[in-house]
Amino acid sequence: MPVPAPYRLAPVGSDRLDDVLRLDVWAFPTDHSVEQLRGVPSPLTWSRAYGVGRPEDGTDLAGFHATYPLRAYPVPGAEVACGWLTWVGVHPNHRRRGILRSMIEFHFEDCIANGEAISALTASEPPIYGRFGYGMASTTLSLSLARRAALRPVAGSDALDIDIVEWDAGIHGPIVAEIHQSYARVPEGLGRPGWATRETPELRTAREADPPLTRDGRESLRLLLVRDGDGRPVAFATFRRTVAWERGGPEGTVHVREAVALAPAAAHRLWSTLLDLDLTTRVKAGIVAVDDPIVSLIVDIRAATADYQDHTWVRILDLPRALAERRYAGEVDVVLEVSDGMLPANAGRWRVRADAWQHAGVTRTDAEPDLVLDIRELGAAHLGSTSLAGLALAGLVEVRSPDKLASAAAAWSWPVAAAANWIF
Ligand SMILES: CC(=O)SCCNC(=O)CCNC(=O)[C@H](O)C(C)(C)COP(=O)(O)OP(=O)(O)OC[C@H]1O[C@@H](n2cnc3c(N)ncnc32)[C@H](O)[C@@H]1OP(=O)(O)O
Repeated sequence: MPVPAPYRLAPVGSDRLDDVLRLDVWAFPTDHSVEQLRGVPSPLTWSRAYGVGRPEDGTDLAGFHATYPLRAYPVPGAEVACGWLTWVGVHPNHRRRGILRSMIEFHFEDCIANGEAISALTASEPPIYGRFGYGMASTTLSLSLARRAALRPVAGSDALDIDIVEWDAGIHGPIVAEIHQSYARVPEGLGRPGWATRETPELRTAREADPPLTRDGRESLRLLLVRDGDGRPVAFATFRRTVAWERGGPEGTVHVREAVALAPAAAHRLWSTLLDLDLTTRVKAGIVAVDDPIVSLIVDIRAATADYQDHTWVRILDLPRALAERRYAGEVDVVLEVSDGMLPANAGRWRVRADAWQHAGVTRTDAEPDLVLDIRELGAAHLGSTSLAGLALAGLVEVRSPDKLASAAAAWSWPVAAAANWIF
């Protein structure tokens, strides 16, 4: 669908930041003014930012979206180019006229032109993106733990040094960026699919800033660093504390923004420190991988409150390339029949053949299909955490050759759960 008349889609440069922010405060309600928001570093890559307007009647921006051009996005066994869709907004005066649909169609073309075989995003509302072929590819936990919750012991934890300081982007930014990036390849090089890092300079500057505006009344950002015997940083957590002085005593909460450890002892040291900060009664961590070490280290998992949510949605844009770019956790030889209502080049029958832990050969075929599914389900399975067998149980994958389901589901899976630990 082209952009509905009389609207037009055009690139938006950084000189139009105010227009973008004016639209933004309508699309995402906030009590911050455009003047205040102007002072917050923008994470956008402006060369991939686009607006929809009606130039002839002076409408500023009716719609906006941008793409982060990720070039090392982790998928099972590989790092690939991914066009990360972001900052999607349509002004309430212009909603439900097809502006989002036309922006998505443009985004797909733009990604393909930029060599990105997949697009991904985090959704403000989960029901929005499935219709465009995005599948829910990772879920993450939100954890609430009582102070001093017991952890199973890990050898070497006590020997590690800790340092708790106020966050200083100039000093700590590079240290944290290195740990965060290295974590995409643990454990033992297997890698965590979906672990998006702050690849662009704008994303990194925006992530490392701590403007008072974004603190929600909490203290400025704090950093906990764990160092090994040689002084090398091996884990970090960023957090903010709050405390309420109740009749029964102080009731404080540690709001963990990120907690990332490169080794088991470092994870133990990190979490046991967070779990015993003075004047606090609770530790809350909003985005944690479902197989994060903390989940296995807690002695009494029922004493923790765990809630899970969708995180990353993946859209396969160039099927043969996307399926060839990742690796497979088992030998597979399967014919898929794929439907794709928006990108017809993906539709039809594809033979996918791979040896265990290798890339796949992906070719068109006339052979009878073993599995029949929509591109949305293939996107959901792409990071290895949404099982093709689970989707078949839900009736979302039609199984024509029952003997092929097990090998396909095993091959598409990955030993480490897909996750990212931030929203961007
Ligand atoms: C990746 C990100 O940036 S997530 C952020 C998304 N942005 C927001 O949530 C901000 C607030 N919301 C908005 O700005 C707008 O309502 C948008 C962007 C969600 C939708 O924009 P619109 O231009 O109104 O959408 P458009 O008219 O193209 O609708 C396309 C389809 O999506 C559906 N749709 C749109 N918004 C929603 C929603 N919030 N929930 C469910 N369905 C929706 C429409 O009903 C339509 O369905 P159809 O194809 O079956 O007819």
